[in-house]
Amino acid sequence: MRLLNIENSGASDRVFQAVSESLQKSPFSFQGARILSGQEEGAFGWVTVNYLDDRLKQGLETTGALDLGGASTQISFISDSFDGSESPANSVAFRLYGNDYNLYTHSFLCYGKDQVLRMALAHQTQSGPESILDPCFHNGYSKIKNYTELYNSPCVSDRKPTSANQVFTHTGKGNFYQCQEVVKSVFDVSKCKYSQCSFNGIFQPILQGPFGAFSAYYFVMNFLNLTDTSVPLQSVKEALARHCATPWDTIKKQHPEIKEKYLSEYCFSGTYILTLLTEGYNFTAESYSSIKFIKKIKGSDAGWTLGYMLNLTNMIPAEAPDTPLLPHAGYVSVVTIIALVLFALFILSLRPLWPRCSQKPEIV
Ligand SMILES: O=c1[nH]cnc2c1ncn2[C@@H]1O[C@H](COP(=O)(O)OP(=O)(O)O)[C@@H](O)[C@H]1O
Repeated sequence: MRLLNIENSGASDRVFQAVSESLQKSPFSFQGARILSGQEEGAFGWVTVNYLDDRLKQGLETTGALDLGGASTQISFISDSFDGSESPANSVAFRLYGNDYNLYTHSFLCYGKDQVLRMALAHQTQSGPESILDPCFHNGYSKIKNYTELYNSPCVSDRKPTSANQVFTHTGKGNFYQCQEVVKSVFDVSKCKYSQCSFNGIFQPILQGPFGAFSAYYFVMNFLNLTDTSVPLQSVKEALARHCATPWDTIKKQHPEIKEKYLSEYCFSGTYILTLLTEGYNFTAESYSSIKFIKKIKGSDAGWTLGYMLNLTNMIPAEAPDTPLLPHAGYVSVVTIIALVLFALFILSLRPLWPRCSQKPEIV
């Protein structure tokens, strides 16, 4: 919706009108609909992960949140080296259960996996060719694609080649290492006006884990059987290289139940995920193992929605609830003892009324 609003705000308004009309008719107490900012999306994803892990209530060390969508991607974590002063736009302050948090968060619009695929294809079609041999797609994959459709997004629209071609043939060649080079072209690591950056000149403090990676991070790594981060990063890359090198026909035969669009893109998406983590966010072979690819936590989906709801309904208090001096059983025991003592005192207070023991008359 953030992209649609940039590209065509009239269309975005019409979506909201339709959503509002429909929800007003529902039995819910509809409070309105709006586009979530990237900063909110990142921060609420972090709240969800840490709330479900029970880390906030107990004041434990928090987990960073990595969210990958189709259009944008978010990174949010607490770092001891971050107080918000170097880049206030990346700082969100929370007081939850009596603890203060200064969260670092950034949302990269256009860096969701669908938009990055457009950028990678734009990189390969700059001269407006009739066909491209793409290392990020399997050998044997071939589809005719439309230039207008590919460049119909604010993430690439300014790069549309001024060629006469309407279409190009997108052919796969299945080479992970060459794909990594194509994907690297979407990250600009040449400029940074801060003490340190991730990419595109965006400030990022020293990474501090652990991290939970969800949404498309999970869909893709789960399909590739690569969610186990105790496996060395080098072996993960080798496994992905084998997947990319598998011919398209074989892949289709191995997974007849999976949508062809998803199936054809896992080589690209896996390569993007590893490149984003290492070249973009600066995870190393060591810190890679601090990432956990997750879908659900205690049965609830990881994502921004639960965190947003918890915030909206004030379900996470700013202050810690008063902790009782005694556990519940302790209170029950004390009240029982006091009741018994009061009862005994009451009985004793009635002593003057007790009937005296009658002495038997002496028989003379
Ligand atoms: O089973 C799957 N395999 C691969 N990709 C998937 C699967 N299910 C959803 N996706 C993709 O994951 C991405 C993230 O979806 P989400 O709905 O979180 O995107 P958003 O954050 O852009 O709204 C989208 O590109 C969507 O197409």
